[in-house]
Amino acid sequence: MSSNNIILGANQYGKAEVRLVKITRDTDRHEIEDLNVTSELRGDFEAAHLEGDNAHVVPTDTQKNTVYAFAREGVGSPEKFLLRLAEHFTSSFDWVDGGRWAAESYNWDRIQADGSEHNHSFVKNGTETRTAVVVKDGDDVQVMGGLKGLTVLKSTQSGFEGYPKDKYTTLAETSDRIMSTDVAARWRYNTTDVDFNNAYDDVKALLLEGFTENYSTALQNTLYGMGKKVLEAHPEIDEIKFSMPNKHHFLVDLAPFGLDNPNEVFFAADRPYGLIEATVLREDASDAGRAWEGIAGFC
Ligand SMILES: O=c1[nH]c(=O)c2[nH]c(=O)[nH]c2[nH]1
Repeated sequence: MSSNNIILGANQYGKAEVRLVKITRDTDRHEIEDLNVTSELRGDFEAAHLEGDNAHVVPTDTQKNTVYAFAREGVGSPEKFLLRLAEHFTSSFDWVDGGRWAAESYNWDRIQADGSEHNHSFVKNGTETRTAVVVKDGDDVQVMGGLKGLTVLKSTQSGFEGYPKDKYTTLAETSDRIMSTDVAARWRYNTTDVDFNNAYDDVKALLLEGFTENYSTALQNTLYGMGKKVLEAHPEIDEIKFSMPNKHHFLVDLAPFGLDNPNEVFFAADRPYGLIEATVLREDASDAGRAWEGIAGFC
């Protein structure tokens, strides 16, 4: 017999996608920080759901305002900004014992004008979006850095051979192909005592270097090499998750036109694409708790 005693399960709520642009204009050379912030609170919100009593419901509108108010003092790094929000909400309201705070941040480059970098005109940088998540559960705080949309391509030093063949296999083995992907990665810090902006820049550089290094036997092999490189250089990171499409480039048959094609002309297919996903971690990684809950698109 199933019970008709109905109870409230896990819940969280807040304001999603608070778009925030912070200009620091202490001097004529302005700085821009551009983020999309989500704040969600966890704690004792049973009365609101069961009884219609909003006494504990810190409005989502207030959460939004807090994001803007905190930005007045600067953002610094998305991770530190989210940690400030987490600390604020859990220390200001007794019944808020945790939550989840997430951000995307977008890069702007200074426009080059008259041979120098402009003071207050920027062009949106077309490369990756930085991501950050903070999850606080009582005293346990988890910080995840990350990026998505880091599009890379190597035009040689990649192949795919030695795979099993059955009656449905048509793919030809190759030792020279294009490899291209949009890197999405999230990494979990084992401490909050980090210069997150420096760490981000270095992890991104290591991911790019890792992509270039070695002959790639498969995107799987390249992914693992990229993750290993990050973990070996960053003791403050315990694990890194990847989701990477294998953006296929098919050699076009130019024979009908009387032309050869020595790996020069490709059809860049947009779909379907291979999808290669994995986590690379320390054998003795710290407990992730609820860190990865709500982070979609990784395994
Ligand atoms: O790097 C690759 N990994 C695969 O798993 C795979 N499968 C496939 O058809 N091509 C490739 N390439």
